[in-house]
Amino acid sequence: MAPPAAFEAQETLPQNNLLNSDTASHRSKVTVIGSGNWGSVAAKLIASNTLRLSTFHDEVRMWVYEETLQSGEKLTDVINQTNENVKYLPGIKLGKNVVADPDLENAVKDANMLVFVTPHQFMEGICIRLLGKIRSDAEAISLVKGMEVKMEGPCMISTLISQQLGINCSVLMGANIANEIAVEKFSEATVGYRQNREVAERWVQLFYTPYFIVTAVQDVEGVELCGTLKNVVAIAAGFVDGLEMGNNTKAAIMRLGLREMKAFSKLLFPSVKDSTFFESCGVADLITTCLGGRNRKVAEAYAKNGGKRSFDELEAEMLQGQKLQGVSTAREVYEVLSHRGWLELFPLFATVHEISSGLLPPSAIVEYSEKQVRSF
Ligand SMILES: NC(=O)c1ccc[n+]([C@@H]2O[C@H](COP(=O)([O-])OP(=O)(O)OC[C@H]3O[C@@H](n4cnc5c(N)ncnc54)[C@H](O)[C@@H]3O)[C@@H](O)[C@H]2O)c1
Ligand SMILES: O=P(O)(O)OC[C@H](O)CO
Repeated sequence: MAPPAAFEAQETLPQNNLLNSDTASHRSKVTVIGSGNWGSVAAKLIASNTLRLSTFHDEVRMWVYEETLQSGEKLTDVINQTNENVKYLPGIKLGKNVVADPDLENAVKDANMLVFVTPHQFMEGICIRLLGKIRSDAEAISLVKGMEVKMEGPCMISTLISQQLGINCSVLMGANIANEIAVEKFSEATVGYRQNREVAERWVQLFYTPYFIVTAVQDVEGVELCGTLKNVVAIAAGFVDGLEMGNNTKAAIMRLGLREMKAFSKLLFPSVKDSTFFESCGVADLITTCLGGRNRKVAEAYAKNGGKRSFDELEAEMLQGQKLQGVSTAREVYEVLSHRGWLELFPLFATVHEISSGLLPPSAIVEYSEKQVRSF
């Protein structure tokens, strides 16, 4: 199916072979580091392209954080036998050229294109394990929505990867609920790249399919902060749903959230472009997450329970091993706000953390929304 013309973004890139190499030894080798819900869908997208394009090796390695299933079998073995990630993406064939590998070092050793896609809280440990184990000519891309907060201040995951591993790292974010892309429903995504347009083109080529349209913008921090911060707004949207406050209130929360996302991003990185917020990674991801994401869903349950059941408990019960990013991101953002004296500038972000950590009841989102909407 050809992409609908109306959806073709200005910067959409062609799908011709850009690597100018037809020898097997020069073909790019791809490893996906992570195999959760989105990690598995990313592997499926990539595997369809590595089979089709001669610039890539057919095989896609997928590092699996090994676990034993209720049946007693290892997840990796089951993925390799059935070609399905039965725990995180049941019912979807990944492509026969996806090889699950529980050995991180072995999974990355030959790859020159590394796709990072794990929950953000595991990334620092993974980078430490990868030190000295990857190819020196490797390029990375992060699909991870989140950040770390260090003594020196906030550190985006792409920066963590670049600094710890000494490699360039682009990002890919967007309105991308994995289960919808898994069944090939149309969606868009944004690659954020630093300097080298050719590198961005190579990533676009790797991910682009007729149902997954990828656009590249030169704004790594802007793209990554959009993907990271929208998860905090999604928690607020879930509270609004749990309290049955209605669609208008939720829309108001999304508008105020977008404004805080933009202000926070620009305070941290003045180079962030306004236009990035209008790409798939910006307003579109905010909308889809606040309507249909896991952060929204679990936050709704938290508010319905009056904050009496913890996020950890609800996450374990409702997501069966999948991980929320919004609650820990709200905490990380709060640390930055407190440290820099910015709490009053970002009342939505601050309120989300105060509710999700139990300092305030979920109903505090009502007071917050009314006060904010009236003050503008
Ligand atoms: N699922 C989506 O719809 C979606 C879409 C876009 C972006 N993302 C982002 O992609 C990233 C990865 O999310 P996901 O949906 O693929 O994962 P997930 O939440 O579905 O699964 C959790 C993953 O973490 C792994 N894990 C558990 N403990 C671990 C440990 N100690 N070390 C390393 N890994 C461990 C599990 O094996 C599993 O693969 C997140 O930042 C998320 O925000 C997700
Ligand atoms: O399900 P969520 O809330 O983790 O959101 C998934 C994606 O980030 C949506 O683009």
